[in-house]
Amino acid sequence: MNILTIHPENIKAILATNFKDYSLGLRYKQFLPLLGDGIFTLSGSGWKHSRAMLRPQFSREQVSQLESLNDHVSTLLTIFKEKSQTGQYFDAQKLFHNLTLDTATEFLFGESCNSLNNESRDMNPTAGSSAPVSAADFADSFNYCLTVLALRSQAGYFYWLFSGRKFISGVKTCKAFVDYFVRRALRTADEKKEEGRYIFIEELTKETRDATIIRDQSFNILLAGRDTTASLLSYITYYLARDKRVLNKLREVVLEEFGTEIDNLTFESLKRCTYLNHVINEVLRLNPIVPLNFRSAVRDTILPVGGGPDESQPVFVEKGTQIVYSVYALHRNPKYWGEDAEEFRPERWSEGKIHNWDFLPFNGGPRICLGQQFALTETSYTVVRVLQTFKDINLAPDQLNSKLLNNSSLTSSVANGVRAIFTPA
Ligand code: HEM
Repeated sequence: MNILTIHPENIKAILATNFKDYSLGLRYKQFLPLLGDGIFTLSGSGWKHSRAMLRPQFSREQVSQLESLNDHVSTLLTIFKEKSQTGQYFDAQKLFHNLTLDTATEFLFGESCNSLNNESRDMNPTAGSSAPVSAADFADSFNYCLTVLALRSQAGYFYWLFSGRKFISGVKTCKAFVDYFVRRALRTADEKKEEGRYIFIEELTKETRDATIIRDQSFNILLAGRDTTASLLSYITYYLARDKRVLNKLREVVLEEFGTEIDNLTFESLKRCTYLNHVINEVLRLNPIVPLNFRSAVRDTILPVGGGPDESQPVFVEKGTQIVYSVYALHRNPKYWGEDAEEFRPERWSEGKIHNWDFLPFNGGPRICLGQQFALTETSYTVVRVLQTFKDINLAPDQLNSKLLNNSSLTSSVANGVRAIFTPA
């Protein structure tokens, strides 16, 4: 049986107050071929262990190092400029995916795959007779595999119907790509490392030398780090291109607070930039990157509201029931967001209303997103640099004149990309 809810009290119960009454249900089996055992698929002690191991990666000290972002974002801006000069609309979303793959591989694996510079570099050069795997191959296979995982997730118990040769071969390509970093980490496991820098994959080699365990754990984090932030950057670009009032206001704020240099850009100064944070929140509200989520009851329990004639009484939840909660619907509910809930209006965030369990782009409770600060820092930094460099963003006319279409796989993204031209300042 399924229960669908968008009530903040119920979501709070599932994710926090009654956390122990729920598991990820069938997710483990549905995602197993691609993700194996990792933070996204495990529950119980396996999940706790994965989370504890990952936490130091996201300490404030690690997340606030912006130097490594600098080079990758500079490369992105150069490509934006060159492509815009041709006068042809190009897909910025695809390039944001390259950016986040480059920054995530550097942050988590200690070496960037630099796909913005060279998408066809062989990332599998020491794998003997197996075929070369480039970042471009990885991206294609990964995108396909995620679509299949989303179908497996929606199919419930019938997840096994969605597999096939292309999926199996895609999984192989994805694993070969991550194996490059695993082999590198194992090769250098006994060497002395740079003090003060925590690299996830290197820490894993201190716990185990089992390549499959290291690969699965690493792959789970790569899944978290690439698509989510790339989608957020794409939605922000889309909304700014469509709403020149907000674009111009944000650009003014950026130039006033940061000028045109990068020296003033720090973790703290980005956090202090209120209007920038409001724009990001508003985009995450209208287009949460994980729009739909599920939990499964591991024992008989209750949801606090939804029962009785006026729906204010608790609801009995039998063990085995799947609870589906739609963050997308919650974020657009006029009860919490007012009659203009469907409108893009960043100013609503300065009206003093407190939002807790009615705003959940990063989930909540013990399984709240570990990468939230990293993602928000990367997003803010990139948006500021884009606005320092370009004074306008124009969408391709067909995209400008039609409604926003979402591509929903495990995460949501702008369907058909964000086709735009950027005008240099
Ligand atoms: C805009 C960007 C991001 C958004 C909107 C986002 C959102 C989320 C959401 C909704 C979840 C909960 C998934 C679930 O339990 O079903 C989650 C979990 C997680 N996220 Fe993020 N995320 C983002 C970026 C990142 C980044 C960049 C990383 C790491 C590099 C990351 C690491 C994680 C991890 C490790 C978890 C699993 C936490 C756990 O189960 O204990 N996220 N994220």
